[in-house]
Amino acid sequence: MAKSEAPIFRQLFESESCTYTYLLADKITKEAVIIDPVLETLDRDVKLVQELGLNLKVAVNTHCHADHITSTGLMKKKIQGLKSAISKHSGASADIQLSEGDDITFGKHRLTVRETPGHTNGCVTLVLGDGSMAFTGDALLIRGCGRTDFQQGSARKLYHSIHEKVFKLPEDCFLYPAHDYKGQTVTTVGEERKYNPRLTKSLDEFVNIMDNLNLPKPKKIDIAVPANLEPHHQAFKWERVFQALKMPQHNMENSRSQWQQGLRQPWITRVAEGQSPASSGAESDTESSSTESEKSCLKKPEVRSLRVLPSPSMLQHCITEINQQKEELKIELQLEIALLQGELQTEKKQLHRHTQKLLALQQARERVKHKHTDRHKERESLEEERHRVEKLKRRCEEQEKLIPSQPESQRQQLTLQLQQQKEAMEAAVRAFEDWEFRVLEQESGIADEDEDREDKPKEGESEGEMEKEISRQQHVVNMAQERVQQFEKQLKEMEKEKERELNALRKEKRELIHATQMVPKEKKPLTDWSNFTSSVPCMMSLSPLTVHKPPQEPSKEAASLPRRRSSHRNNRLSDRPLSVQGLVRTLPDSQTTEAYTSPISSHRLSNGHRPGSTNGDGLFTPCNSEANSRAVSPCLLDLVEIEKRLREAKAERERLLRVRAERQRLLLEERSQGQLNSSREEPPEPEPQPRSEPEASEAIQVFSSPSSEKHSLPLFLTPNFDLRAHVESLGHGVASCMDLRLTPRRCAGFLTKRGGRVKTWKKRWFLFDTDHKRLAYYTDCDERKLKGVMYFQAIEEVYYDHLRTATSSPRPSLTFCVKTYDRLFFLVASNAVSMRIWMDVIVTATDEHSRY
Ligand SMILES: N[C@@H](CCC(=O)N[C@@H](CSS)C(=O)NCC(=O)O)C(=O)O
Repeated sequence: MAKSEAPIFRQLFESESCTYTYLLADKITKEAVIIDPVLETLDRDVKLVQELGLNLKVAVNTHCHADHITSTGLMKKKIQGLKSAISKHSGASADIQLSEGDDITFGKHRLTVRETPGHTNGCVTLVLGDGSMAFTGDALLIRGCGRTDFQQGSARKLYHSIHEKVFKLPEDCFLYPAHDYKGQTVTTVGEERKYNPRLTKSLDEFVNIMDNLNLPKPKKIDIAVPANLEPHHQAFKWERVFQALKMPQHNMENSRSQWQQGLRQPWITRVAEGQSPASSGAESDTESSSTESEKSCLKKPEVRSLRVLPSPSMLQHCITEINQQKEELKIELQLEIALLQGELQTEKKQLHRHTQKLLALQQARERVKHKHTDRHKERESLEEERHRVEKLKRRCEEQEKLIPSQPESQRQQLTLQLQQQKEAMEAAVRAFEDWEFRVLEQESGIADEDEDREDKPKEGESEGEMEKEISRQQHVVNMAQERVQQFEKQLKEMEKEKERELNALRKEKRELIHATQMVPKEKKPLTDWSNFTSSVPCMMSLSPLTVHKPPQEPSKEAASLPRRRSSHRNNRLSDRPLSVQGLVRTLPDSQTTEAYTSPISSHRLSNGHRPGSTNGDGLFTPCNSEANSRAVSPCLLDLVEIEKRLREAKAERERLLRVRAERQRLLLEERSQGQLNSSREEPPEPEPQPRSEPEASEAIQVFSSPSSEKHSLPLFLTPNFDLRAHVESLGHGVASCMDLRLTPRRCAGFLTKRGGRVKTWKKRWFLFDTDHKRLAYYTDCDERKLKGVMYFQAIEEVYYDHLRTATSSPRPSLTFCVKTYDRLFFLVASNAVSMRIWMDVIVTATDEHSRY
């Protein structure tokens, strides 16, 4: 490319992590792209963009970094219209998810994506359109390469990536890495092909080198990876991250919508279209509400929740997943611990400040006291001196009066003496006046000094007021002390929780290893695994809920969760447009419906407790259903594919549920319209016919079945439903319950909720809203900051936590559970009356009431 045609190019360096950030821009249009920007140098980079007058379009990360936090999330808040981009294989959220062959265009230039996994799964190399330069991220470093010992690293993959995707570029193509630890800045393909000490070796030698690097883990890995997975999450606790990293805070003010849009922009062109865009969603919830798909690093491998006959390879698969999950859990909890430590530090600093202020006030009080006594003493001495001077004056006067009456011979002598006495007296007077002046000056000077003191008693402030101020400050100090203690306690609990959860995973792993060892010993054919499954009933049936529970919990959960729902669901299999339909539609033609619907429906719809469910060809059976147990070679089942289909089915189910609710609403409206009409003695309207959209057909079939509808229609959908009247009719003393605001359409009040990922308890303002058909929760009663929602369609049941499954609940006796189809919420009311009301309110959103 001719010089004039080359883009603007800057190589920037962040010295703590030795990271290179690159800025490229079109000289004419000023459209620009930034590669791998770092949090620590955010201000510098934004300033440069501004100074160069660039229109920064895309901030791209070559992968999810482990050694530093990307600044893309915060940069988006500072530069309007900026979109973030990262490989779709990275697991991280971004506006644009990149795939092989995608082009990021800026002006007449473009960067083409080459997937170069190996350091991580989601590593890409970005090649400038004319092949003159490439940005290799951590795949290829100068005379080195990225390590492969974490984040799904694979030496083999890396070797192939570099040989096939980087070394095939032109010899003179400049290569710009994401790091250099020796002060080098650039290399070329030719140089690296010749001199790279690792990549000039054979594959096996390379793998051996990589396996023996023994590098220490990056220092910030525990904070960086979770932060980089969700770099623009509005609720990401940046302040706490800054505290943890001891960095100044950046301005966090901005709307939440930017990162959620996730729309493909015109300057990104995709080679293979049809990919889903980046993460999007109407409402996000860091506490992972049922509306948010769990894409965090704590995502539970769904395959583990399948009730399948375990084969050794599947057990091995589970063990691998447990290992991975353990790592991820550790990272997440360590991050939370680091953040808590940051908060604790801040609180301690606050406490220190408040204590200092209290001390200053107390010292001021002492000073005032001392000053009063000193001044008093000095005044006394001054008065004594005044008396002495006056005495001298009087003596002189008396002497002067006496002289004329003295004999002539003595008068001269006496006059001389008087003269001397007068001089002494005058000197004493002057000295006294000076002293008095000094004292007065000093007093006024003290007053001036006091004026400047923050802690001085205010004008006219009495000692009593000062005492009050001190006791107020003492109270502030006590409160701060309490907060510090609370944080310390929370931190301890978090440490314990981490231990507990890791122990649970360890135990699970031990059991799986034990189970794996049992197989060859017993020499049982796979078809006989029914005995094994019944002896270890929970091993392959770990629901996402059980995974993160302390060891004793799975059994509790098993006792409480499927309870009513399992049988209930059986009855309702036909009345919900559930995943089966969605799944079948997406199956390849070659796979039979039966083979797929059985296992997945038994997992999804009946939580594995579906007695007597047919297993089709016996691919999967519930582990407690001995009679139905059949094994099949796991090679028939591509678990990853099943996971993918489950996710698709889940999305489909959500969509259909929404369609169903909308239909039900329309139906009801039409019904009430019909009733109105019939009351006017008009002929009854015919039952509304389903619309013709194909995607809604299942939903229509379901809810138009008169019998199922009659029994399963949630109460809030009944015509003229009055929530308050309903609750009152159940005998609750609504009027005397001051914790709730209950109207005919809404119920609102504070509840304490357990977090989804990190199990901390937080007070939230809950709003049960029949108009919007959702139970939403906000940070506060001003309902401005939405934290999450449970759509009514998703709510399955509400029950008291009588088994005390919510460990560490602040009030176990006031804890109840709301079960949505994919999550269990633990909520704590402030008193028993409001808890009962809340439960009765929420249950109106479900079809549960029909069973009571
Ligand atoms: N000391 C640094 C981390 C250094 C490190 O591990 N670098 C990575 C790239 S960043 S994850 C790497 O792949 N190095 C390869 C090598 O051969 O050095 C820190 O603590 O952050």
